Amino acid sequence: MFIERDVNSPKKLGTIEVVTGSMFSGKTEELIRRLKRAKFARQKVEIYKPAMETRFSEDEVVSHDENAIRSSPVDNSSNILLLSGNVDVIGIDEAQFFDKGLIEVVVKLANMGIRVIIAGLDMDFKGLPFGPMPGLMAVADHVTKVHAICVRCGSIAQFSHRLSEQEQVVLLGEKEAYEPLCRSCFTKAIKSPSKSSQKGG
Ligand SMILES: Nc1ncnc2c1ncn2[C@@H]1O[C@H](COP(=O)(O)OP(=O)(O)O)[C@@H](O)[C@H]1O
Ligand SMILES: Cc1cn([C@H]2C[C@H](O)[C@@H](COP(=O)(O)O)O2)c(=O)[nH]c1=O
Ligand SMILES: [Zn+2]
Repeated sequence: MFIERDVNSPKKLGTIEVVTGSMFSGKTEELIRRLKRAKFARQKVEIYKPAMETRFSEDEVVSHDENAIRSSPVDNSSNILLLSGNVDVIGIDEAQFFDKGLIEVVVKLANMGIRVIIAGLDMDFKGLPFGPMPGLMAVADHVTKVHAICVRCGSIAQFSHRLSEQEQVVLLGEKEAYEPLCRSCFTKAIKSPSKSSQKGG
């Protein structure tokens, strides 16, 4: 579990924290947990998510277990910099959907003394690095990789397997569209001609 530094320390040090992993791995829950603790510490917290991510709510970050926290939708990474005056902590969810400018933005924010906590998918449905996530992990002070449970064999899952034949990288969806799989089940699934879920395989 991630433990914060002393928030009452006289030095206001900015940091970059990345929480990453597959779908259903608990990224959003961990982001919400850290942000709620910062609020308990009476810190000024702002949360952003990409405007195109409206699966559950337009103005909230919501986990698969319906844990929620208020957030502002933004169109691109430079808006985060413009909107973030006088805050202690910034949370960013679904960071994989932002432009690569997000890397420079979070470095600037951390250098201004802000704690930046980012959650996002490390890999797309093909198992390839997703958007700005590799760069964000490179500049981060702390990276936490969380795992789901493979729905086919019960092992630790790090892949988000797409259940349809659609090839575009960005395709919003939930359990009807993706399943978390371990390496062994993911490798079998992408080789198999049928893309539908084959439990126990
Ligand atoms: N196969 C699975 N493995 C782990 N958690 C799952 C799975 N399917 C559903 N969940 C639920 O998803 C929750 C995590 O949701 P969330 O934090 O929104 O994940 P993420 O943001 O990584 O997609 C878990 O606490 C659990 O209740
Ligand atoms: C793998 C993958 C996922 N997506 C979409 C599907 C969901 O809408 C989000 C991920 O949400 P979560 O909070 O991590 O569960 O991303 C996508 O567009 N493309 C992909 O390759
Ligand atoms: Zn498996």
